[in-house]
Amino acid sequence: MANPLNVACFGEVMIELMFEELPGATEANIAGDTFNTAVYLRRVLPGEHKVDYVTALGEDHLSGKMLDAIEKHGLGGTRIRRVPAKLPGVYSITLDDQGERSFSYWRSDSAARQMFETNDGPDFSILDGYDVVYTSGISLAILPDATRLAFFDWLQQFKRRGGVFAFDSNYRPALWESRELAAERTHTAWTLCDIALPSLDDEMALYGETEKQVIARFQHYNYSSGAIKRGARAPILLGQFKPKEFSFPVVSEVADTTAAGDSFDGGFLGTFLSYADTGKAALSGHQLASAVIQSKGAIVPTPSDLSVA
Ligand SMILES: Nc1ncnc2c1ncn2[C@@H]1O[C@H](COP(=O)(O)OP(=O)(O)O)[C@@H](O)[C@H]1O
Ligand SMILES: O=C(O)C(=O)C[C@H](O)[C@H](O)COP(=O)(O)O
Repeated sequence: MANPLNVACFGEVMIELMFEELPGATEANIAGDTFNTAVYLRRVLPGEHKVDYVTALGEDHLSGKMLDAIEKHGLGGTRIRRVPAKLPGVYSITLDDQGERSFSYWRSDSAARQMFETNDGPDFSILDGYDVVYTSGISLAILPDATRLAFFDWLQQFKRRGGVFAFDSNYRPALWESRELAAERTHTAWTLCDIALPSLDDEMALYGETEKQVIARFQHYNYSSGAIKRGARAPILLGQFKPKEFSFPVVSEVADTTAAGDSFDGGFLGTFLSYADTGKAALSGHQLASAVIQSKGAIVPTPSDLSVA
């Protein structure tokens, strides 16, 4: 692989709302699955490597705040398209008694949906020149279906040129036309993927499979690395790795599981791209996710953010 690396994470960054009381105190943040992963990847990957966030934003005040956040987190934002007259999407988090999250969305006409659209059809040139491209099933879900298919064609050329594709299925039923189509498109992404970062729950829901069936299916794909995330239980390692005992401690006081999977992906990728060691990468992902679920919201502050505040 090239050194230093040029990594792109693409998808949708949104306004994240947490209602403590309604009416009453509301907290607004900037988050979104691939953005969260990019932020955590940036924290783990050594500084000589470049991490860009690729999306489309509007030209409004909130889009400007998002660009500021991208820069503040040390991410490159030069490939971000601006789409006049479109706005960023919004989602709210609802937590149950165990800290398990669910989402409501206002994003069906967001700027990010236009990320690759031109008058001449889908154009992926904003992804040219990267060594690693990371995205998710959420990012696929928000694209027109013709663009998803064109992306898979582009991906084959990218891989022929030596590009590495990392993927998390992050299944959100509300964003897809149907479960069948989500399953078909996600399957294509899994067959093109080099570093696979699925969550067990999402894969079970998407394919109607048991845990055993999901694990068996993932043994058939030909990954260089990856891990199946299983919440508090140890992840299942994928690809080639040295069999070694790792311990994955359980967090019992969970405040909010939002971005557990996203932060795991960021830690995993940052460590795997540095050391090419799947076990070490999974441990790094787990340590990061364990810290993230002990705070509310997707992006937890760094120790230096806390000292500034
Ligand atoms: N209670 C917990 N204790 C320790 N780690 C956890 C716990 N819940 C989640 N994690 C970590 O977060 C990762 C992602 O969680 P998971 O729920 O599987 O993903 P997702 O949020 O994508 O559904 C897990 O692989 C694990 O590393
Ligand atoms: O649904 C979306 O589009 C979002 O981006 C919302 C969340 O920030 C992430 O999806 C959290 O993902 P988990 O790591 O699975 O908790």
